[in-house]
Amino acid sequence: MAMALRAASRVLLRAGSRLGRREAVDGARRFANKRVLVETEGAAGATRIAVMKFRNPPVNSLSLDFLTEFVISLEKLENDKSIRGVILTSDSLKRGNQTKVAATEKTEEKRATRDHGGRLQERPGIFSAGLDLLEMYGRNPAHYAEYWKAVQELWLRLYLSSLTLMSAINGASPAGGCLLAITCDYRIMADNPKYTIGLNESLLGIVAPFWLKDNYVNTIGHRAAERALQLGTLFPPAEALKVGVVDEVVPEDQVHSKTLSVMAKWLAIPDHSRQLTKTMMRKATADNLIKQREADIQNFASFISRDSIQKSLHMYLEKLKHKKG
Ligand SMILES: CCCCCCCCCCCC/C=C/CC(=O)SCCNC(=O)CCNC(=O)[C@H](O)C(C)(C)COP(=O)(O)OP(=O)(O)OC[C@H]1O[C@@H](n2cnc3c(N)ncnc32)[C@H](O)[C@@H]1OP(=O)(O)O
Repeated sequence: MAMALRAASRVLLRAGSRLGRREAVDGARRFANKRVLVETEGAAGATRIAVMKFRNPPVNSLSLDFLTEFVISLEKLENDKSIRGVILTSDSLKRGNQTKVAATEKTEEKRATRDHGGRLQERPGIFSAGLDLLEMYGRNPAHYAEYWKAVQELWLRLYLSSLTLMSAINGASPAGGCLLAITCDYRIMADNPKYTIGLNESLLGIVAPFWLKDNYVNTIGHRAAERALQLGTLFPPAEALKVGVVDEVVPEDQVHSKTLSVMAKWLAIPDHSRQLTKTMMRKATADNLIKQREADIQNFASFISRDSIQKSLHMYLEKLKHKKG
């Protein structure tokens, strides 16, 4: 397993440097590639935590490039012995063909956008819109296989990470967005009813993979997962808290500070005992995928290539495109 992960990571690292994606390195305190910004907090020499900010406009979808850059960044953090905790969150996004409100405007208007008539529109934030639908639609089986391998890799890396992982969910988090969150050890969500979280695959005419289903069952229990998966339920914050998809809901402007304070409590636990406990709880679920990774890739590639599935994805994409009109 460790060897397989190391080999896959070497491939990703080579791909990353070939593409020259690293844009800026500022000592050990901040590094970035195009789609993931990593900032570290804490004094040099002391335990530090890192904040991984997604910035893949328009909706932080998990494109192949994003997945590659994400795994490279996570690997760098895993290899940095001073880092013990990582927070996953979304950087602010500019969306669609709307223009960003000028920075000089009132603070409460900064996160809004203007429509074509120049009216201010409050747009919900986005943690991540999940897997990139354009990676799963209209491509060839070899592409689907490559994409799915990268999705598996991301999930395995996060689910088995020895770091303490927390998600600060500052926006909508459907499907693959929820995947990112539920691999974490703790989830804090902004109290904004416009934000929803859950595995909505069934609404798209597709099916969550068994390992994501297992992760969901481990998080919210079998009966709740069975119902939520069939209905494709996207929970607003209060319901997400009730069912256990998230651990805490806090006012939007407190998500970051609250996550930092919860992280401090987790980091007070000795690493070796916490890590062994985490492995004990998660290994069987991860092993289930590891022992059949190749078969899972083939299943995905043939499932997603089906005419009926491509048709469902086409209809869903059209629905997204026309919902504004
Ligand atoms: C029986 C045998 C079984 C064998 C099983 C084998 C295994 C099979 C496994 C298959 C599993 C596949 C798993 C998939 C998991 C996923 O993650 S699927 C993706 C699910 N995501 C969504 O449903 C989210 C869709 N998006 C939204 O709901 C909204 O966009 C939003 C709430 C995130 C944001 O809304 P808003 O701010 O209003 O922006 P929009 O105008 O909607 O979007 C802007 C722009 O982005 C495009 N877009 C949105 N989401 C995605 C996405 N996920 N991927 C790619 N692109 C996306 C959207 O179309 C708009 O594009 P245009 O500006 O119109 O061009």
